[in-house]
Amino acid sequence: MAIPTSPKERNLNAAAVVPAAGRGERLGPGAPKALRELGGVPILVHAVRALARSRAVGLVVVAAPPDGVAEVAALLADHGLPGKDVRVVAGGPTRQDSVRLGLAAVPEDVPVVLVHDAARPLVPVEVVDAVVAAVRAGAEAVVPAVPLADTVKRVEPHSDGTPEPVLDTPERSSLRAVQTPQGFRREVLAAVHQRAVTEESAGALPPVTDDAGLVERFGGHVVVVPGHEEAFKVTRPLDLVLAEAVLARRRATDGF
Ligand SMILES: Nc1ccn([C@@H]2O[C@H](COP(=O)(O)OP(=O)(O)OP(=O)(O)O)[C@@H](O)[C@H]2O)c(=O)n1
Ligand SMILES: C[C@](O)(CO)[C@H](O)COP(=O)(O)O
Repeated sequence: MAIPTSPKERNLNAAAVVPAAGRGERLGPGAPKALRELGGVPILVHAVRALARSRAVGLVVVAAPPDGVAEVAALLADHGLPGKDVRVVAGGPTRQDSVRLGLAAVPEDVPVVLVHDAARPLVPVEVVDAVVAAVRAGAEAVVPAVPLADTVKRVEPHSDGTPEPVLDTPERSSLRAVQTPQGFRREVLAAVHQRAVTEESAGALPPVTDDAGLVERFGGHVVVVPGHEEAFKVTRPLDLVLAEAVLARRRATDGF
């Protein structure tokens, strides 16, 4: 489905920005993480297909490693996503930069923008649709999240390997592990990224680790919808083992 041109139809559409320009240092040596394979298919292709399963998503903009734009564009063309508009731009030195650069390639009249890590290749379409639905229902920023299985302690970080003193134990029932896609009203996402550029260049602000964090920082309102355990991020080698197992089960039961 290409993006419809009538404003009424177009209102139904969301675009997705996929930051995919990271190295994947924590996964160990090898190709950039988004290009490593899962079940014989690059992780990035899984992530883009996962978004494309949503009827709401008409455009996907991938922020690729700056020296890999042509390679990523060819890869996505080879794996064909019929009916979807897929564009590739150069990402930046941080995830936040990559998202901002991807967002710049989204037409201004697309009202809903998702940001989805290439590193979350197995997100179920139900999560994508729930995030889009919450933005359409009026939220300015939406994150999918799951409850924590572990107790979490706040510590005084040590980088020298000595034991780290515990500061406190946040009440677990009010904590959530946040996933992607995160969904935004386009103008809200664009405004917070623009403001971050201005204020970070003034040197005052530490980086955030997700886009909703920027909305929070600048006084916006973020809501949570249920995430899914299969939307986990492929970060360390064990995550790849789990992802291969989930994919094998899906291929055996669902045929994809
Ligand atoms: N400069 C960057 C850094 C990260 N990302 C993307 O942001 C997502 C989440 O980041 P993460 O899992 O931390 O990926 P990496 O930065 O690649 O991992 P690492 O920190 O282990 O190097 C990934 O899809 C990654 O490709 C990006 O687009 N541009
Ligand atoms: C955006 C994110 O996936 C939400 O959990 C996460 O913050 C990315 O963190 P990373 O350290 O860049 O992987």
